[in-house]
Amino acid sequence: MEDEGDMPVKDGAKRPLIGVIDDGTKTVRFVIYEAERSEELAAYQLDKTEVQPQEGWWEQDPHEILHHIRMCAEQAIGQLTELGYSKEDVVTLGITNQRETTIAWDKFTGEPLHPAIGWNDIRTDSTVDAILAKVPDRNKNYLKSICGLPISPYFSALKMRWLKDNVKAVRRASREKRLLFGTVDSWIIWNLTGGPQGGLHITDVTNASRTLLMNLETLNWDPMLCRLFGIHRDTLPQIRSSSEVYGSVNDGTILDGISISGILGNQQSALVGQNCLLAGQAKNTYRSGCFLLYNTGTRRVQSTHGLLTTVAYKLGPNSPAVYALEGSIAVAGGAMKFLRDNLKLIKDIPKDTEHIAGQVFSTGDVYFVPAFSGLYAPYWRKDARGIICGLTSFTTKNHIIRAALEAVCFQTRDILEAMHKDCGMPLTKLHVDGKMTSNDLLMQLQSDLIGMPVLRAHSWDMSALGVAVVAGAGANVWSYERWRRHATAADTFLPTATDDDRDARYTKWKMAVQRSLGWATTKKSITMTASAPDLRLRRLPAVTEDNFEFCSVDEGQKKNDTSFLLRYQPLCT
Ligand SMILES: Nc1ncnc2c1ncn2[C@@H]1O[C@H](COP(=O)(O)OP(=O)(O)O)[C@@H](O)[C@H]1O
Ligand SMILES: O=P(O)(O)OC[C@H](O)CO
Repeated sequence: MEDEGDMPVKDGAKRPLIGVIDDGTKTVRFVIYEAERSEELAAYQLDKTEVQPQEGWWEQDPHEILHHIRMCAEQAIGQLTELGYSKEDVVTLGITNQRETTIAWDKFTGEPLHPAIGWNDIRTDSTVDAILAKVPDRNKNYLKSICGLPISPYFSALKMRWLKDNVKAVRRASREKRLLFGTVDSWIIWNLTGGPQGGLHITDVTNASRTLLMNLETLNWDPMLCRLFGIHRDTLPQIRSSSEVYGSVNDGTILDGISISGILGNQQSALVGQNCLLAGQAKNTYRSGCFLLYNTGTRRVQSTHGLLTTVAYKLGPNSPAVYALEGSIAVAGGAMKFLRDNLKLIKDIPKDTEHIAGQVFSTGDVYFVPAFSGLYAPYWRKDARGIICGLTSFTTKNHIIRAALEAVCFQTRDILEAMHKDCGMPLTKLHVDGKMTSNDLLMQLQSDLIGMPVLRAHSWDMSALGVAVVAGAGANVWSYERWRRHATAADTFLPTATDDDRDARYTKWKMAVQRSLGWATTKKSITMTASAPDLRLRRLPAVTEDNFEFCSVDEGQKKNDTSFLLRYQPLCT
């Protein structure tokens, strides 16, 4: 199909370029595409500093995000000159970002009032409990019919509520009407378009649909939800479509003057980049987490099996919203980092995970449930914690590494099973992307464990490509039809396991998941909070439940509370 206004470009003439800001959990990238040929011309990326001030807390520096964007843009644009292009050839920008991560800032000074609270941060556990206490039967799915999401620490409204409850500067800014909230796209755009000097406080429907505050039908902030979470409408950004010219960069840096015409949450962006624009198409992106999105067209499918209903995209102010069912997995690539950084089992993630895990033919019946901060879809259990089970004297690190790879595949199967139940129609193939997909062993295991072909994209970064297309269309320099001619999978992995084998292993995985549930109680671990001098214990020969005694305990702690007692090492001085 030939699209209207599809201007042929004469040979030798320069073609318009599209810049993409891709802010991920771990990295910031700037990518430049040549629209006509869907070609990635230049790219640069920088790692972010991860800050974990307490167990389960994940923070990012909002200033670092802006700094990295500008540095990456300079480097990528620098590469253009070697290719005979210049900055002026970059005609528009798209922004794709980690979703849910939340920032509060001062609209007059532009200063963040707290570090960004990451999507995977679970500090809001007790905030969740306080909100659940306000809804009938403490039902975590009570709001799903309005916003498509369960009440979980994952989503932005809980992080906003926590900031208001716990950070004085946020409360003061709120009282003095200086407070602005936003997901990372809002923070970036506000700063790029002028900050305190007239910066645009906007977001798109896909990011807004991850806050717990947007009504999926009206595509606007829902008054009842804002009231429930105590978030004032004036502190929230205006919700726009994913593809339109919002404004231009006005920050005196390298990107100055370029228009911004596309915004998509990074998982929705990968759905577009994978050309899953028809109802019934799905993709899975393997990054720090793993996110499977199933396009349901203009229908909002209500999941009864633990999936989210989310906005997939809205390709212009007058286009209808397209929705998706999403299965979100909190830890995928993150488990590989855990093996490298915490357990020191590997050094080089891509090389070692494939090579070392490939030295054994199976996990030796070892199962690894990486529920480091609870389990997301389809379980939504914040009380789950990671386990490695089935260890024997035969187990080696090879089995554990392989079990970590298989965990990604089993979690994907959990999502596919739920999608099948919700939609009635099983998927027959799975499009995949994300850095982890360069791992051939992982791809083969994935195909074996779900029993369907796995189609790997020609480039791992479909998130950047997706928003490039959307921004190009928004600025009228690219069209979906033209781009589709280039959208093909690079290779396909076919299942080699039998149905019996696949199902037996999946049954065992479900047993492992059961064992991970309920591990974290809501009770605070005082090993984390009490300081040592508060606890003077009598010298004892050995600690048992029978002979352990406190000399001094915090008020409210019962002497016979053995769960408390057993967390302590006695001070045998
Ligand atoms: N070839 C590979 N095999 C296994 N894991 C990988 C491979 N390449 C990257 N990973 C893991 O995938 C994740 C990649 O995430 P990345 O896309 O860089 O980050 P982000 O989550 O910020 O988007 C990292 O956590 C890394 O551990
Ligand atoms: O940056 P990623 O790839 O870890 O993506 C994070 C997701 O958007 C969280 O919902």
